[in-house]
Amino acid sequence: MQVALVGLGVMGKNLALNLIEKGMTLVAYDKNPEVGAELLSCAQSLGMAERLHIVSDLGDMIRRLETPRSILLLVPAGELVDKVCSDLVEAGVEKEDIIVDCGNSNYKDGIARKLKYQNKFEFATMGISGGAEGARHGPAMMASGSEGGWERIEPWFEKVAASYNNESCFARVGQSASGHFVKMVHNGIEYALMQLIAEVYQLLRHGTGRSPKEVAEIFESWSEGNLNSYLLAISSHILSLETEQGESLVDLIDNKVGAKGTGLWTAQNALELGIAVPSLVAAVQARHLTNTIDTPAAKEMTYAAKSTESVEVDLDELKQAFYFASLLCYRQGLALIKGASRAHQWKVDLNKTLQTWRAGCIIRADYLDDVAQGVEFIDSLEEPALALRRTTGKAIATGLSFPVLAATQTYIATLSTPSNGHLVQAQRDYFGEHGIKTHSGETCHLTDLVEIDAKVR
Ligand SMILES: NC(=O)C1=CN([C@@H]2O[C@H](COP(=O)(O)OP(=O)(O)OC[C@H]3O[C@@H](n4cnc5c(N)ncnc54)[C@H](OP(=O)(O)O)[C@@H]3O)[C@@H](O)[C@H]2O)C=CC1
Ligand SMILES: O=C(CO)[C@H](O)[C@H](O)COP(=O)(O)O
Repeated sequence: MQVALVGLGVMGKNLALNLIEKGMTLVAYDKNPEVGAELLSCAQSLGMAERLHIVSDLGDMIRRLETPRSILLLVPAGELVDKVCSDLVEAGVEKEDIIVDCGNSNYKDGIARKLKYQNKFEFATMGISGGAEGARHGPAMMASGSEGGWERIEPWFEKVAASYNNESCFARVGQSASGHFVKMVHNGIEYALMQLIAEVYQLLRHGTGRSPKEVAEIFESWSEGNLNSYLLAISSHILSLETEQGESLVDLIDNKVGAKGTGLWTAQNALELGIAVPSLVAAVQARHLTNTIDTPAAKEMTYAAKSTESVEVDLDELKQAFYFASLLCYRQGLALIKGASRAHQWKVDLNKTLQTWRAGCIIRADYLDDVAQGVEFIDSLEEPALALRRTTGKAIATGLSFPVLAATQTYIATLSTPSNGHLVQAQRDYFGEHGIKTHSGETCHLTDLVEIDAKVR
C-alpha cells in the first residue's frame, strides 16, 4: 500500500516512521527539505528507508503516487488545511483521490470542506491521539465518513493504530466529520482529567502538606490497581522529577496553562447543544483562570493572596473519589457525543468510540471497562459516590480551588437529588410571563394556580 503524508512536524514524522514500519510505502512531503532529510536519516538508522521517498514539491509528490491516491495531512488546524488542499488541487489531485485531514480540525470545518471539495477529491476526516509516542508506535485513530477511499486504506490503518486485546484502536466511528467531533470531545475529557489530577495533587500538597515526591508515590501506588491510566502515570513521573539541587521540577514551571482550542470547542458545542458537561467546561475555565492572574489585561481581577487551611485526608476515600469523578468525566463526554450524533444524524457508535480510546491515546485508562458499563453501573457505586461528596466538601473547606472536583460533585448531585428548578421557573414566569409546566403536565402561569394581588416592584 502506498500513501503520502503532508506535514512532518511532531506528529507527522513519528506517524511516518510508524507507517513504513507497518509495511506501507510512503511519499513524505515537507516544504522544508531539511525536515525531510532528518526523517530520511532517522529511517535509515532504523533500516527502513527503502519504503520512504522524501519530497519538498507537491507536484513531485502527486506524480510519484499511484492512482487513486491516498494523502494524509498532519498540518496545524485552521486555514492552513484549506491552503494545503488547494495547493494539492493545483498540483494535480483528482476526483477519486482521498485526502484525510488527521489534525485537530474543527468538525464544522470538516463538514464545510466535504462540500467544498466534493467535485475535486474525496475529503475525509480522522482525529489522532497519542502525541509523539502514540504516532510512532500506535495511536488511537477516530475516523469518520463512508467515502470509497476508506476501503483502500482502512485495513492498513487498523495495523498502524494501537491495539487492545488484539482489537485495533482505529475505527470509523460515524458519518460525516464525526471523527473530528469525537477527537474534540476526547480532548475535552483530556482537559477535565488533567485538571482533576492537578486538583488531587493540590489537595495533597497544599491541603495536607505533602511534597510533590510524596504525591508522586501515592499516584504510583494508585496506578498499580484499576486506576492505572496514562495521565496518572505521567503525572506521577513528572511529580517525582527533581533538579540536581533537589528542587521539584513542577516548582520551576509557570502556572499559566496554554490551550490550542479543542477544549474550548467542546465547551462551546455542549452549550450550543444544551448538553451539560460541567466538569469539561470547568476544566477549560480553570485554564482561563490561571491566565487571569497577573496578566496586564486582567490585572484588576487579580486578588491578594489568602491563607488556606490544612485538612486530614483519608487516602482510600480520596482514591475512590478520584475514580468516581473520572468515570463521570468520561460519561459526560460520551453523553455529548451521543447528543451531537442524534442532532446531526451521524450514527456514532459509542462502543467503537470507546474501543479507539482503549490504547494509544492520551485518555487511555484501565477503568474504561467500567465507563463502558454505563450509567447503571456508575449509579451502583454508592461508596465512591459518598467519597466524592465528602472529599469535595473537605477540599473546598481548605480555601483552595477545585473547579473540576466541585463541578463533578455538582453534576452528580444535580442528577440524583431533589431539584430547585421549580423556583427558577416560577421566577421567570413572575417577572416575564414565560410560562410554567405543572407536575400534571399543564402549561400555564403562576396566576392560573394562585391569586397574586400585587407583584413585587
Ligand atoms: N502534538 C500533539 O500531541 C498532537 C497534535 N495533533 C494535531 O496534529 C496536527 C499536527 O500537529 P503537530 O505535528 O504537533 O504540529 P507541528 O507544528 O509540529 O507540525 C506541523 C507541520 O505542518 C507543516 N506545515 C506548516 N505549514 C505548511 C504548509 N503550508 N504546507 C505544508 N506543510 C505545512 C510544518 O512544516 P514546517 O515545520 O516546515 O513549517 C510541520 O511539519 C495539528 O492539527 C495538531 O493539532 C493531534 C494529536 C496530538
Ligand atoms: O490532541 C492532543 C492530544 O490528544 C494535543 O496534544 C492537543 O494539542 C492538546 O491540547 P491543548 O494544546 O489545547 O492542551
